[in-house]
Amino acid sequence: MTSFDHRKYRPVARVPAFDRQWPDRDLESAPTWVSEDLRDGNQALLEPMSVEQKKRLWKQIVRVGIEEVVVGFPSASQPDYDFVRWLIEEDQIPEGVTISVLVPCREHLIEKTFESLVGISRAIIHLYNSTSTTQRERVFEMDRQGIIDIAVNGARRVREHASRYPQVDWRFQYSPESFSTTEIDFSLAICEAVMDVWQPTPDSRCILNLPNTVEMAGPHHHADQIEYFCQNISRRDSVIISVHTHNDRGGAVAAAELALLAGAERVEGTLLGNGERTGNMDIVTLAMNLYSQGIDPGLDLSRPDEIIQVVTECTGIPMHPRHPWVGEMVYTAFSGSHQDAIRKSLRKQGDDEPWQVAYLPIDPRDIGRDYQAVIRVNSQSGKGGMTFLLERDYGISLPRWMMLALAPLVQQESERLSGELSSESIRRLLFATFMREAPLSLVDYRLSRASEEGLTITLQNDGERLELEGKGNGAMSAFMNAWQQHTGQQVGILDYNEHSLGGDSDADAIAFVQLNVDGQRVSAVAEDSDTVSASLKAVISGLNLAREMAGASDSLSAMAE
Ligand SMILES: CC(=O)SCCNC(=O)CCNC(=O)[C@H](O)C(C)(C)COP(=O)(O)OP(=O)(O)OC[C@H]1O[C@@H](n2cnc3c(N)ncnc32)[C@H](O)[C@@H]1OP(=O)(O)O
Ligand SMILES: CC(C)C(=O)C(=O)O
Repeated sequence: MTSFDHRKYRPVARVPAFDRQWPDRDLESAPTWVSEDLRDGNQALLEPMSVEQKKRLWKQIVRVGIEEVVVGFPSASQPDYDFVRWLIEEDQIPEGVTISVLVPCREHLIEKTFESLVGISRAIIHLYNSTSTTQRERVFEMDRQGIIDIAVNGARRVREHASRYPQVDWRFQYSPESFSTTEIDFSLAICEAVMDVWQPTPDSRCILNLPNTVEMAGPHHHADQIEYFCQNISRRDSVIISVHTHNDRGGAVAAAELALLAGAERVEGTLLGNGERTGNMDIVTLAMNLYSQGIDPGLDLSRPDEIIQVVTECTGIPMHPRHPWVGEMVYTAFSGSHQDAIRKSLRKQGDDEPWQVAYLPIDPRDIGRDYQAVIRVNSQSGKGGMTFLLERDYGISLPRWMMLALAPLVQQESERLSGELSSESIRRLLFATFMREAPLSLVDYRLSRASEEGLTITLQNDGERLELEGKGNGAMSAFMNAWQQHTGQQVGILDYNEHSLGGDSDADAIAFVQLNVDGQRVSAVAEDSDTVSASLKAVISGLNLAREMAGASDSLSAMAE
């Protein structure tokens, strides 16, 4: 075989044919969430967490509302042991939260684990041993019975130790580690053997946790394993079925989600998915998946930035900016057609109706993100993006013809800069291109109203003061009238928009005008303290721009001659 040769691998065996129900089901409620951050997450770190870091992350996990927290492997390391002691001695476990500790089926480790828990009022003892064919044959070098004996002996030791502390509300959990690569009949057999020892009842259920220790097959395959197990395990009403998926194929969340359809009631994972190799199942992602389907996840994820800060600081692992639901860039659109669709749908979105905004699967404000980040402009953006930014940050509502005139300039500028344009630079570009305050400028004006609007306007033109008078059905047409009488220039208004500006703008009004000046089409803009002044200044801008354009073409002709 060559080094990259698929023939080296075999597909994972499927469960026998059975009455599969999960594909027709829908999720209706959240599972019991179990945080593995302080155990599976911790054991995957280059530098496992200190007690102080564990304390910080613990507080965050509890703040989010997770009620079952695996706090460590107290028989394995002193920090884990010390952390468990801190929780108990400092009375840090809130009512409604239960801690869990992991322990292999080894007598001295079980003993140490119980020692770490002295003084606790309730806890889950999580016992595991590995069951897959590879583990049996290559690691433990045992047959099936040998592996069952390990589990049964461990289960007995756990029961015996627990019976020494009858005042404690113990719950027992068993994981046939590597369940997903174990023959399903053997998984059932070993779990039955453990239950024979623990004798769970509907009032005192045990937890059977079925780990996808290494994700070797698709999520549908895992769902089949879970449903088959649920249908064939005895004492079903005395058992809580739990799943613990890893992300080797990138499917940890999908596998957990389908497992819930298949009958699992409890899900182990970590906040943001840190864990062995490619990680554990990401609780934030699965919970947000439910949330976005209208299901209460039972967790408070309204402040993900706080979770991100604590998790990344405690683990030393940064989060990808496109991390599902909570990444820094996941509610940002650069591409023009997305921006256009977002802008249009946001405008129509009412406060009391179901969310229907294109390209935004949830309202970013639900998780403390505002619309500031939703639309950003680069060379992939169209007119929608720049329009959104000008509206959002300056209250400037561009008329369509001005959008069409400005968009190519914005695109050229972002290509020139090879990067993003801020709303401030887009606004600067708008005024730099479409506003000219010289050589013609407005000094003063007076309007009088009779049957027609009468305008007396004082202008400065190339240092010369002009006093003009005109009449029209509005200030602008009166100005056109005055200007044409004075200059003989043919000026017509092709389009016109003005509106008042709110917010932080220095001006109170903005006007856009499209003129025909001696057959030349000119677009212009101006701002001022009121709409009449803004409109007159916009026309003056247009006249200046027309003069500039005529000057440029004269010098081109002169050069050609
Ligand atoms: C999928 C998972 O994440 S499972 C959790 C894994 N997590 C960890 O291992 C982190 C913490 N572990 C540790 O710090 C160490 O492994 C310790 C302290 C618990 C034990 O260390 P050591 O005693 O040196 O043993 P080591 O870790 O090498 O374990 C291997 C031995 O335990 C046996 N073993 C491993 N797992 C189990 C188990 N679940 N039940 C019973 N025996 C087990 C192995 O067969 C092997 O036995 P051998 O020594 O007779 O060959
Ligand atoms: C101990 C078990 C639950 C585990 O961590 C795994 O199988 O990944």
